[in-house]
Amino acid sequence: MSQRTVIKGGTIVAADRSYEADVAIEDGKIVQIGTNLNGDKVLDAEGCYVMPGGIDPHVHLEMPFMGTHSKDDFESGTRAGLAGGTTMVVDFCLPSPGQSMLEALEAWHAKSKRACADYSFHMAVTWWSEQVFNEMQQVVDLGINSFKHFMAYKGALMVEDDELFDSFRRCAALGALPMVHAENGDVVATMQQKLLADGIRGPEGHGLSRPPEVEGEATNRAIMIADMAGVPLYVVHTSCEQAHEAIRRARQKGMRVFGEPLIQHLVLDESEYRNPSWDHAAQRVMSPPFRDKSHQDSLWAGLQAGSLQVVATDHCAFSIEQKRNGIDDFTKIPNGTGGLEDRMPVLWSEGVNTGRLTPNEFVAVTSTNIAKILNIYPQKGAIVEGSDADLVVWDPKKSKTISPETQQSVVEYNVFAGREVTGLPRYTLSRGEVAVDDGKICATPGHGRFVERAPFPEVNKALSKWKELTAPRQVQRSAENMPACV
Ligand SMILES: NC(=O)NCCC(=O)O
Ligand SMILES: [Zn+2]
Repeated sequence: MSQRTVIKGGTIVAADRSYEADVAIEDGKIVQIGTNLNGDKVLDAEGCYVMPGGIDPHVHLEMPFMGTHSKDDFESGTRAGLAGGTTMVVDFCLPSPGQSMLEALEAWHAKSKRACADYSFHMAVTWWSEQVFNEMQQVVDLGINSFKHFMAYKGALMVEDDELFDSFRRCAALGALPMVHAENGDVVATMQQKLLADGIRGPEGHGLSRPPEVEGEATNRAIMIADMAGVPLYVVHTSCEQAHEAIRRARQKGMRVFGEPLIQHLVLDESEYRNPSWDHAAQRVMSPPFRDKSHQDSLWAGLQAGSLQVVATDHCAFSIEQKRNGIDDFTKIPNGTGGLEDRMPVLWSEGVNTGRLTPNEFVAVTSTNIAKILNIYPQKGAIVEGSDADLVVWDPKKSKTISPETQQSVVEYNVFAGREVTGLPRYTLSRGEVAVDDGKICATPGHGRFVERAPFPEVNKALSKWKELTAPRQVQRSAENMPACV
């Protein structure tokens, strides 16, 4: 007989509404929602919100990058996520240029075996050939329906425009979603060299080499290329008004474009790079860099208006020692920051507690929207009978001060350190298993499972239909409307 767990006395907060009900769970699934439910095990949700667990669609765990590997692996990364109410992560499988996607996928499956929470992968297109074209079909058959393209990191992961167009058209045919890291890598590379030649070698050079225009241009370009390819587009880590404006305009014209701000860009700004401590500034080096406050206002407005749909972290944590690889040259500081444990509490504190977001909008941007975009709704991102019991019992009164001393990430610092947050998990459940119990982490390494994602979500189907209907056609002319042969 399977055990029945009941979450009792809470208010269910979904993306569309809030209501009081208990939730019963058996075999990792939600089996009943109602009042006065009973079970073998009762979790008290009095005074709490019961929400779909967070989904972070942008993490880099144990990522090979800039001559090293990011420090958090699938075990510590997913544990950090659970501690903050995130019950699923999506990592990026990165074939090195020239490498088979299938070989890279095997390596990613091998390193995710000790994940404490469910996970999935996006596949990166880091080079282009007939082999890549063919393997994309196999990757889709293996449960991956999204392909990431780096328009930055020249000489490493960056792909050219013709490769983007070919890959986007392939995504259209396969019913997959192309994603872009939108920064103009050529301009960044030139600006980096100029700054170094001018004697700017510290972390402040990082922000200066990647101004918002670099991101706005690449975002516009990717949107136009996706439109010509007839495919939706997902823009990762949208950090500035220029990129947001491009997404907003495209959506207003009916294009299927999604934008993903990071929690870091919503609350941290570029003054961090002018901190007198080299370590402090270097620990905040990530791409795109933190922006000035006017960009933060734009991103918050985008979440409120619906022109931006998802809040992620791009969790890619490097140790102090790794960051010091760039001690005399900012271009060698490994790009990336952590955030998995902090995304939900910081967004709740700065979003819901300030009145910028409703609790339902919070659920939409941390879980439900991305579940729909990635075609795993309502298995994930929903509280309905039959959904996976990936849930967070959220105590809106629980507070803490963020500190690297108490975090799950293995790095020694935290870009949000010292920030007071109010709104934290009382319980986090991963497919019914209690992984966080009032601050105590009891997650099980290896409990996490790979989540397969089918191709052709509705938005791809609709767009293909529209493109087919409006495709250029040859004009049929009768003989009398043709010129006589000469
Ligand atoms: N964002 C970042 O700085 N590091 C991770 C790799 C990427 O997503 O660009
Ligand atoms: Zn990126």
